[in-house]
Amino acid sequence: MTTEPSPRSPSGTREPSPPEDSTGTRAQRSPGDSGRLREARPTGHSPGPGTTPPPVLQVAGLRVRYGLGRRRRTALDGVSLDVARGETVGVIGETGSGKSTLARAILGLVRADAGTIAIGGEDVGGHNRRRWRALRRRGVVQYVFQDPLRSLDPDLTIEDSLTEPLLVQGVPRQEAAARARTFLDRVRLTEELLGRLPGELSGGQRQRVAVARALVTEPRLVILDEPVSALDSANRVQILEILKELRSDGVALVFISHDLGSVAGIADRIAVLHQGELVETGTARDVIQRPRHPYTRLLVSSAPTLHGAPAERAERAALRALLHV
Ligand SMILES: Nc1ncnc2c1ncn2[C@@H]1O[C@H](COP(=O)(O)OP(=O)(O)OP(=O)(O)O)[C@@H](O)[C@H]1O
Repeated sequence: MTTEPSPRSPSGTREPSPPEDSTGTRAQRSPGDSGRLREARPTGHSPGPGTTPPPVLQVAGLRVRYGLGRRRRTALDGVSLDVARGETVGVIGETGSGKSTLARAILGLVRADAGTIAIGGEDVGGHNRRRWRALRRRGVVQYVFQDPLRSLDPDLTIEDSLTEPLLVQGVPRQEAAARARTFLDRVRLTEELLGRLPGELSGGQRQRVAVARALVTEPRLVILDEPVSALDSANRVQILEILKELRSDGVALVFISHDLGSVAGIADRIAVLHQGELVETGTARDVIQRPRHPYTRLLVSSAPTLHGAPAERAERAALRALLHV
C-alpha cells in the first residue's frame, strides 16, 4: 500500500491526504463535485422513531480503478459490505487483493469510480477534504495504519497526540488530559511516556498509542489497515487483546489483514477479498470451519494455527490450480 506521509492538520493530528483520482494523482474536489457516488444514494437520513438505525458502515457496489488507458487496472469491483454498530469485520486477502484500496476508499483517500459509501447513514462518497475533516472532528471515524508514524505526528508528544482530537472537539483541557491518561492505561502504557515523541518509542508502543489515539474520541467506526503486521508476535497478541477489550465499547471495527490467523480471534464476521472482489462473507466461525470459495479454503488450509494441522500440500496445490495462482 501507499505509505506517503500526510500533512499536519491545523489541529496538530495527522491529516490523511486528499483523494487520488483514477490516474493515481492527488485530486482536490470542490464541495459541489460529488461525482457518481453522491448520485447513487440519498444522504443524511436520520432514522425515524421505531426504525432500526442504519449500519455504521455501508459499502455498496464499490469500484476503484487506478491508471489510465492501457495502464488502467481495477483494484476493487462490486464490493458491498455492511458493518453494524459494535461489530468487528475482518477483511482478509493476499497482497494486491485490494485491502488497502478498500480502507483508503472508506476513508476518502481514494476516489471511487462507482458505488456508494455511507458512514452512520451519511453518504461520504462525495465529501471533499473539509467535510472529511469535519467528520473526523465529530468523532465519527478514525483509522490505524500498519505504520504508526502515518497515524501519529512525529513532532507531537504522546500527550498532545492523545489530547488534540479531544481539544478539537471542544473537550476542556483538564478532561482531555484525564481521558488521554485513561486510554494510555487501557493500551497498557505508562504515564512516563506522555512527554515523549513517537520517535522515542518502540514500534509496539507506537502502535498502542495509535490505537489509543484512534479510540480516545470514542468514534463509531475505526478502520485498521494491517495494524499488527509490522509487530513481533508478543506485541501482536497484546494489541489484538487490547482491541478485543476496547471494541466492547460499541465501536465498529474494520480490521484489514493478509493474515487470517490475526483476524480469526477478533472478528465477528470475515469478508474475503480476492483480486478486487469480495468472494465470501460470513460469520468468522462459518468462514473458518466451512469455507465455501476455493480461495477461502486455500487461506484456511494455509493457516495451521486455525485447525491444528496444516492441510496436505497436495490439497493446497489443487486449490491453487483451481484459482490459477
Ligand atoms: N496508487 C496506485 N496506482 C496504481 N495502482 C495501484 C495503486 N495503489 C494500489 N494499486 C494496485 O491496486 C491493486 C490493489 O492494491 P492494494 O494496495 O489495495 O492491495 P492490498 O491487498 O492492500 O496489498 P498489500 O497487502 O500488499 O498492501 C494492486 O494491484 C496494486 O498494484
